[in-house]
Amino acid sequence: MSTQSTPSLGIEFTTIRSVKDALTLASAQKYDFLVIPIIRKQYGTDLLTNYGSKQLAWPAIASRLKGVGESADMSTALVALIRHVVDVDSSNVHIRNKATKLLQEELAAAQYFSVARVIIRIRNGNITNLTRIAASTLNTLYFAYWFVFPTSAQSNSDDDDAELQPWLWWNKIYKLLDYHGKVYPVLELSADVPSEQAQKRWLGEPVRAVILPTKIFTTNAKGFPVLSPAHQLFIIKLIKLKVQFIIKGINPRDSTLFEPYLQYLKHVTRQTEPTNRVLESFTHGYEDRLQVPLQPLADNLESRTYEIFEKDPIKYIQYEKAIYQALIEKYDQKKPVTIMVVGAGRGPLVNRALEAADRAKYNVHIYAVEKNPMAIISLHAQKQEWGNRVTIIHEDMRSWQPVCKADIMVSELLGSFGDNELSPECLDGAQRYLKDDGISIPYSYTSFICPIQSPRIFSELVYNRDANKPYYANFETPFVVYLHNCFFLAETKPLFTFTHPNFSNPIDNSRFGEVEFTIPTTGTMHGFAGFFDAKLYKDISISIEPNTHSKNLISWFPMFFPIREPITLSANSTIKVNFWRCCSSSQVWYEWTVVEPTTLPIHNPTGRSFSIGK
Ligand SMILES: C[S@@+](CC[C@H](N)C(=O)[O-])C[C@H]1O[C@@H](n2cnc3c(N)ncnc32)[C@H](O)[C@@H]1O
Repeated sequence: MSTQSTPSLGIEFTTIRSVKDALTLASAQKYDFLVIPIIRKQYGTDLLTNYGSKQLAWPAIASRLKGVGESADMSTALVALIRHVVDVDSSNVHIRNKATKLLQEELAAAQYFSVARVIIRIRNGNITNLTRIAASTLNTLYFAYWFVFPTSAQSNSDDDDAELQPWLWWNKIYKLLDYHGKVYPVLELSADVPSEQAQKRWLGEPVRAVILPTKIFTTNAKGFPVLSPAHQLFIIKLIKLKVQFIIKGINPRDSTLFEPYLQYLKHVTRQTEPTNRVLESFTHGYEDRLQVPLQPLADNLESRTYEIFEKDPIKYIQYEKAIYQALIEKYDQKKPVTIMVVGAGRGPLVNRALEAADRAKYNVHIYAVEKNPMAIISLHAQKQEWGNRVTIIHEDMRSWQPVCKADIMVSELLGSFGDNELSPECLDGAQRYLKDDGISIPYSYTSFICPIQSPRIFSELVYNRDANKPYYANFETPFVVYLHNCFFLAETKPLFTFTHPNFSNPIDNSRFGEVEFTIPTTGTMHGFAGFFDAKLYKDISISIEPNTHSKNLISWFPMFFPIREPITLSANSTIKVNFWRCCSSSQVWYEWTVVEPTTLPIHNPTGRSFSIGK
């Protein structure tokens, strides 16, 4: 069982002579890394005169950093605070050019001393030159960029705007750097805790570290530094994103000051221990990891995949409840009832149907229909236990010709988006042998969508491309993903519903839906989260839709439908989305696009990047 380990902790010093001594001090005090400027002073404020033809004072830098590049440990323990930042975006061409040269030298010095990370403080949105310089180094210099933002800009505007501004600066930098994987935001907290919305927006970003100035701590009754309860709650959420912490403002000459902050963060980390261990054991390590959806119809599942399904603590309970309730409400206890479990896998639903029948004291005969030849072996292994009450059928449910009809047809052919594992197509093919008054469990399922901000996933899509596929392929593929580092931009809305049995003639499983969302607060959309809610019998259901999520249902992670271009949406704007479910004789696929507030290309036309085989 995983537990949250204490976050990596750093310390920021601006006035220290020997970096090596400071590193030794930080490490002796059990701090993992040190944030320190490579150069001691920035060139003066009277820039034109002071910059002159100056270069960095290399001999001074070399003596200050003496011994620093010696070991790999030392480089990872050092974060270089970059000084020459503001003037690279000056409107004065001379200042801009000189500042650019100094910044480039400072970055070169960081590279020379093999630091793994550089920190750049951002104080306004005038940052395109700065970002261009960073862009030009991303593929040649090794270090990662940590851009530091205040949680509230110093401005005369209203609070909402002051909180939004720093995020807008970050949003601009990240877009300009094309969501590069070596670029992260770092938050510097102040005495004011960000509003709920601002916190959520930042929690949707790949925040790497949080700077805690000592001045925002208060002292508790025992004399130790603590943060306000509101700060603490925000920090607990950030720890779940695995951020690192940096304490800023400790006097390096007083070694008694170091330990209390470390103890405080350990204490807060203990409060982030997962409360739901079941959920944690299924999700740990899957956070924001993209998985290609299963296609159990076209491919045969492996035994260990069934094994994972079968560990679900709630799914089978709900099915058993539904079968039990259907038996006692609809059928005569004196007459035998025929139940067909179509897509039986290794047999867990067969077992649940038997248990429901035993509890209700009904005489049932069960047909276990499965097309996967290996799962059939597992079914036969249980035959002795089941006896004559179960008949095993190795057939595709769509083409099987049974000798009798079913009273109850039980199936679980659902994907994260409900219909995406082709439950509609399979059940339409099987309903021939459902009695006219027979029932299907489930009898209905609906997919849901929600626009989300998920830059970390977007970055994965940009940089983890299959070189043999066209550039757009990743952005036209729905993925299964345990969403973690993301921000839901609106309420989820229903999209497509399927009901069974389906007596329409002809049956048409293609669908079109236009859905409109109002975005309460500014954010950038990178795609849609997808969910399902399935009704098994009457109001007995299984759902992964956030508003109705069945507690501890862990078999399905959400779906993610990317978009090709991120769209920054301002508060109260409207977004209009079109989604299609398309069907041919051999495939089913989704197409989607955004039509408001901007128009995107139709994603995945003709299923060119992703389709599901029938
Ligand atoms: C998601 S698994 C569920 C297995 C099992 N019922 C459970 O709940 O653990 C779906 C099963 O349906 C089977 N299946 C899918 N389409 C089928 C078809 N057309 N005919 C027969 N079996 C099918 C798959 O091989 C797989 O074993």
